[in-house]
Amino acid sequence: MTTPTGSMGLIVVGAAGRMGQALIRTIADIEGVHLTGAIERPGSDALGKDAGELAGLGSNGVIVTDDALPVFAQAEGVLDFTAPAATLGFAELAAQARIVHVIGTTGMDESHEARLHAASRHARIVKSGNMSLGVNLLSVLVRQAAKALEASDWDIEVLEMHHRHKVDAPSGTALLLGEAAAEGREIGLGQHSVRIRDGHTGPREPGTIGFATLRGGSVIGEHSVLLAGEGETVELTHRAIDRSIFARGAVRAALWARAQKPGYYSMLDVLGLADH
Ligand SMILES: NC(=O)C1=CN([C@@H]2O[C@H](COP(=O)(O)OP(=O)(O)OC[C@H]3O[C@@H](n4cnc5c(N)ncnc54)[C@H](OP(=O)(O)O)[C@@H]3O)[C@@H](O)[C@H]2O)C=CC1
Ligand SMILES: O=C(O)C1=N[C@H](C(=O)O)C[C@H](O)C1
Repeated sequence: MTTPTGSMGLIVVGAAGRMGQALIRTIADIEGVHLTGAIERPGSDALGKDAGELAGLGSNGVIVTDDALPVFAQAEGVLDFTAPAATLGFAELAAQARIVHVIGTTGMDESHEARLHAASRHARIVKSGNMSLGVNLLSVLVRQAAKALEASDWDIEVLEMHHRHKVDAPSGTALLLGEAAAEGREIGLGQHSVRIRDGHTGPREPGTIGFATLRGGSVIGEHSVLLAGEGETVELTHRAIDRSIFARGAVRAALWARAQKPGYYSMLDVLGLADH
């Protein structure tokens, strides 16, 4: 198969995962990008298989490998929805290769973030807890609502539900929405969040942002931000119905980042929503 001139060559890491397969299908659907590599961890059953067949597309000639270095050297971008330790390794490789690194992996802590910022001196990193247009627009609305509704009268709670396989909580999206609410209130989320309630908790502390987590079945991702006042409640909700919304966002981020300088960007930058 010939590659159209100017098309961006992309690697999918975690190619056998739920998001890895959605990314391989989405890349095949979008003009201006093509798959140059598919990576899985050493020992994975997917090694040696055809990435297109793995994703249900039929053969595309890209064989899944655990040998990342030569694959990174031949690509312009990497789409990464894996796990925190894996993402740190891929960030170093993306920095060495001076390519775009789109990161959807969640569950990363402050020490991980520091290492990603170091890698972004050479790589163009776009990272978001949610790559969908809808959630990023929702975060702008949450920031506005939190700003408009007085903290003394309106309590904020973030509720999320995901499938039974999810390993981190609260979800990256719940934290992103909590950050948006905290920005609207001009407070730090770290000092004002309540992540667990159990037993005799006492009354709710004013000005805090609460999180509640549900897990079960095959739910792709549902998030609500509730603003609860005296006698009324406002609910802002997003429901993911198909993983392709995240994959399309990731490809859009890669194409956008291709034209940027090395640095650390968010999906709000990609979508032009950063200062709204
Ligand atoms: N930001 C966003 O918009 C979204 C983010 N996510 C996040 O993406 C991540 C992945 O989610 P999901 O696809 O459901 O998870 P999966 O477990 O289905 O996929 C992760 C894949 O990464 C592989 N992997 C792990 N370590 C390595 C490694 N060192 N090298 C190569 N591959 C590796 C896993 O292999 P193995 O199973 O063999 O360990 C697995 O195939 C999660 O953090 C999730 O929260 C998900 C959806 C949207
Ligand atoms: O693990 C998932 O599946 C998802 N993870 C992301 C998160 O942690 O918010 C995004 C999406 O909700 C699906």
